[in-house]
Amino acid sequence: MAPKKKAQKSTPKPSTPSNSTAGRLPNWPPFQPLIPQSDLSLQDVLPGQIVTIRNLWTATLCKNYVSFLSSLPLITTPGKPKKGDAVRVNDRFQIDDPAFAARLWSETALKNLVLRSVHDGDLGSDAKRKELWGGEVVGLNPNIRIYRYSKGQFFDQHYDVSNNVDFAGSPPISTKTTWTLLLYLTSPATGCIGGETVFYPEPELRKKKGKDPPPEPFVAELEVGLALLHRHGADCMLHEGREVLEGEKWVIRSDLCVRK
Ligand SMILES: O=C(O)CCC(=O)C(=O)O
Ligand SMILES: [Fe+2]
Repeated sequence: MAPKKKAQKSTPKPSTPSNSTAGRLPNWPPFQPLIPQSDLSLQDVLPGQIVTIRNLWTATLCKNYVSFLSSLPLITTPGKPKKGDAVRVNDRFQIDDPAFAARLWSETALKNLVLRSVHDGDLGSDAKRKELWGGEVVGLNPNIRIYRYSKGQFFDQHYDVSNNVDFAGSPPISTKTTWTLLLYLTSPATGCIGGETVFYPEPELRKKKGKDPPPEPFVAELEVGLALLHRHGADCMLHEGREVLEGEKWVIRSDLCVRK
């Protein structure tokens, strides 16, 4: 029998460090199939607050991921939230996986769409882009959260806070999160009823004693493969994940990180 050493020597190095901690990190399936980036675009659905990308992931990829994610050790929320935390009733898997975050950023259309979000060629587009994203976007938060909501589960109204995140490397980069990323893997098309993410825009400052009715809530309907980004931190809108009425809602959550 050939010594093991020899076989290993000829094995090409993986292009990402994800194998270095094999066994601990999930063996995430490849992002296939995907729609060509040129067919995707970023929609400004609530300017400055919410943008979406439809079909960032295909229905097939979402379906495959739901079966893969079902094999992970999801943990049901402990009944009582910590003081100041929102009531979240769902099953969650959370992991720090810089390689997966980097793949989700670069191997999908996300990076290109976010970095080109303000048309190149526009005067001052760099500054506009920085204004929109809250700085120079470096990538996605390696802290990846997977949510599964079954019938009766929900995420009560809350604000998402900004966190400091260090990107390893030489030199390392200090960043902070500015926008939440939610990637929906299920929808009514897969039997998930309810579970919409609902945002409550703040009423305008009523300097002129306005009697306008409060702004309508913005309801983000679940859509398979849709990526939703919303501003968080100081300018976060109050929002919630409505109760799931039928089926299962699956979401992958991360955040945009900008250089500090
Ligand atoms: O699951 C949702 O629709 C919302 C999730 C959310 O608000 C969060 O992760 O902070
Ligand atoms: Fe949230």
